[in-house]
Amino acid sequence: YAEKDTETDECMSTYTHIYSPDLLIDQVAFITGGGSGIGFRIAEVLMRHGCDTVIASRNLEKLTEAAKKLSSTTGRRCLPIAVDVRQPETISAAMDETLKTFGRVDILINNAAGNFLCPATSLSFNAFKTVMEIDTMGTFNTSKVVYDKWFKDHGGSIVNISATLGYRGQALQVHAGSAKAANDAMTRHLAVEWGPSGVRVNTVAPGPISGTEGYRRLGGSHAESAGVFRSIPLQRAGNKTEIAHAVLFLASRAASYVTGAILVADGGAWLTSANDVERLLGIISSRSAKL
Ligand SMILES: CC/C=C\C/C=C\C/C=C\C/C=C\C/C=C\C/C=C\C=C\C(=O)SCCNC(=O)CCNC(=O)[C@H](O)C(C)(C)COP(=O)(O)OP(=O)(O)OC[C@H]1O[C@@H](n2cnc3c(N)ncnc32)[C@H](O)[C@@H]1OP(=O)(O)O
Ligand SMILES: NC(=O)C1=CN([C@@H]2O[C@H](COP(=O)(O)OP(=O)(O)OC[C@H]3O[C@@H](n4cnc5c(N)ncnc54)[C@H](OP(=O)(O)O)[C@@H]3O)[C@@H](O)[C@H]2O)C=CC1
Repeated sequence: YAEKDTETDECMSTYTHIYSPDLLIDQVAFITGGGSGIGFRIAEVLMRHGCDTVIASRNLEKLTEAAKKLSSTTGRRCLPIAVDVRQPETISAAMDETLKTFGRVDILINNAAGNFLCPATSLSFNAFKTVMEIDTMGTFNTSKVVYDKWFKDHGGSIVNISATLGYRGQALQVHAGSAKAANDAMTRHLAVEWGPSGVRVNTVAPGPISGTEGYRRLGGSHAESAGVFRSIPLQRAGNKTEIAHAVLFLASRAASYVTGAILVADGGAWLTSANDVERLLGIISSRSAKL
């Protein structure tokens, strides 16, 4: 799949199905941050397997453009809705609109996040709080609204998007690493608490994934040209489709007995690459005193 992906928010020109094209037929997925990057590709892959989607984030113009591309390529419905995951009332309104339009929701993908490189000493209290609010509170807010309004009585599948970048600890990433670690814990807690309602809660933890704003912000292309990714066992960054396929597995009935799991999809990166990350961060720091 590496060669078929795109570096921008476009659908793939050709696609070979991983599972039966009707794996998710007539199901509905609510995807936060679904208008760009990994979230866009998750929406595309779920739709190519028969699902209708809601893509939800702050920028309605971007979402509307993305929804048009997704629908025209896949032939499934895609509803763009403006939400800020930090504001539960916007999620609540979006869920009401989802249920009014589609009459159900089966899958929730908590993909929205915010990140940047910043040393802890320069990080303001508000900057740390902002990332915690988007990544961790945003994941809890959305999960709780979707559970209360639908999953509690009908069951469902939640997939959170984490990151293995923080699993060994990294400089310049205390805010995002802390937020994602809390989300990994949230996955296990909610899997236990909501399992009896027929709700599965799992996580996909990507390594560096090219072709996204997150990758650009964290110096992905500098890392590539500096050869940093050669220390990853699979010796490259991943692509968006590879993450979308891990999400598809966990979201679907293919994973019907899987809950509370964290599926690492990082080419083995976190097992081996700590020294090279330090080298990369040195490269980035020397390029700019202000990160
Ligand atoms: C597993 C891999 C292991 C090894 C691999 C080997 C090598 C890896 C090497 C390199 C990495 C390469 C690739 C990446 C790999 C992994 C990535 C891991 C995680 C990725 C996560 C993401 O990508 S998240 C998605 C990224 N996209 C976005 O962030 C878009 C959304 N972002 C935003 O909206 C903003 O940026 C925001 C998060 C700041 C929120 O905006 P807003 O609500 O408007 O907030 P503001 O008012 O603007 O700011 C709030 C406070 O934050 C301060 N701030 C803002 N920006 C910065 C900054 N750049 N630096 C420091 N501080 C900042 C701001 O000043 C405000 O604070 P005040 O105190 O001033 O009020
Ligand atoms: N790319 C990578 O290398 C890696 C990415 N990840 C994770 O993958 C996920 C997607 O990141 P990626 O595709 O790279 O980056 P993007 O910047 O493309 O995706 C982030 C999305 O989150 C949305 N978003 C941000 N803040 C909010 C908010 N307050 N409310 C609602 N939506 C919001 C943005 O849309 P809008 O601006 O319209 O609100 C955007 O669509 C994130 O969880 C990230 O942490 C993990 C590891 C590696």
